[in-house]
Amino acid sequence: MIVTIDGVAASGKSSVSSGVAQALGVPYVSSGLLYRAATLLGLEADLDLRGAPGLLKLLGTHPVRLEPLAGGNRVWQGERDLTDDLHSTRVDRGVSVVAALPEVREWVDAQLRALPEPFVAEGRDMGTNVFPHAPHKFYLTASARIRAERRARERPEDVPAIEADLQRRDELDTVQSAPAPDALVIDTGPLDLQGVIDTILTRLR
Ligand SMILES: Nc1ncnc2c1ncn2[C@@H]1O[C@H](COP(=O)(O)OP(=O)(O)O)[C@@H](O)[C@H]1O
Ligand SMILES: Nc1ccn([C@@H]2O[C@H](COP(=O)(O)OP(=O)(O)O)[C@@H](O)[C@H]2O)c(=O)n1
Repeated sequence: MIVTIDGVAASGKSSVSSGVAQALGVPYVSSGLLYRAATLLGLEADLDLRGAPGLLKLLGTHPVRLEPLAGGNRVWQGERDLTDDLHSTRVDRGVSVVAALPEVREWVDAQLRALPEPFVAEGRDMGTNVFPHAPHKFYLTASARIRAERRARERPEDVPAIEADLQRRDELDTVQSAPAPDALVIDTGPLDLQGVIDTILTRLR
């Protein structure tokens, strides 16, 4: 059984997915971390992030592995744990360019589809493209200001700068971010984290 939780940047996908997954006793899968890992490695290798061949060669010679756990996902490249380096402002700013490359999307999708069920999968296109047959789909939204205020607790920049970056990323991610027609859309603005998790669990039960 697969539950998909998609949504715009900083709408609560990973926190909510983690809470839902823990309540269900299954792992959750954060697809965005794979896009972030490809971006980080491209930046570190000084590659042009718009160039798929260079990135794919790098990912082929230095394979990246997602470790899905209920409490939090980790991403490995060999023995190196990349996880703590994936949420920098530098990666935030480059990731949508990398995620627009069809070859990189195929690389991510193949890894996700190889994972053993059951799990909760979160990202942008889990319910539309990657797992269209999932029986339970959710889509999280909130205003850019609310999302920026939440993310400001995790980043050094101020709220207006974060809000501008989120809006820019929303725009670049538009193509892959449409909600599945059969997803329940949840405006998380008026809800706290537990409120969103409970809304989803109620629907699942
Ligand atoms: N409903 C909510 N109310 C308050 N804070 C929230 C809510 N959902 C998420 N958050 C907080 O917002 C931040 C971004 O959430 P996160 O799960 O990282 O979002 P995403 O995975 O969509 O980027 C985190 O600090 C998280 O704790
Ligand atoms: N399924 C997905 C997941 C992420 N992404 C891309 O990866 C980026 C980072 O995703 P994320 O979920 O880690 O980002 P946040 O929403 O947590 O800020 C997004 O801005 C998209 O460009 C995507 O295209 N498709």
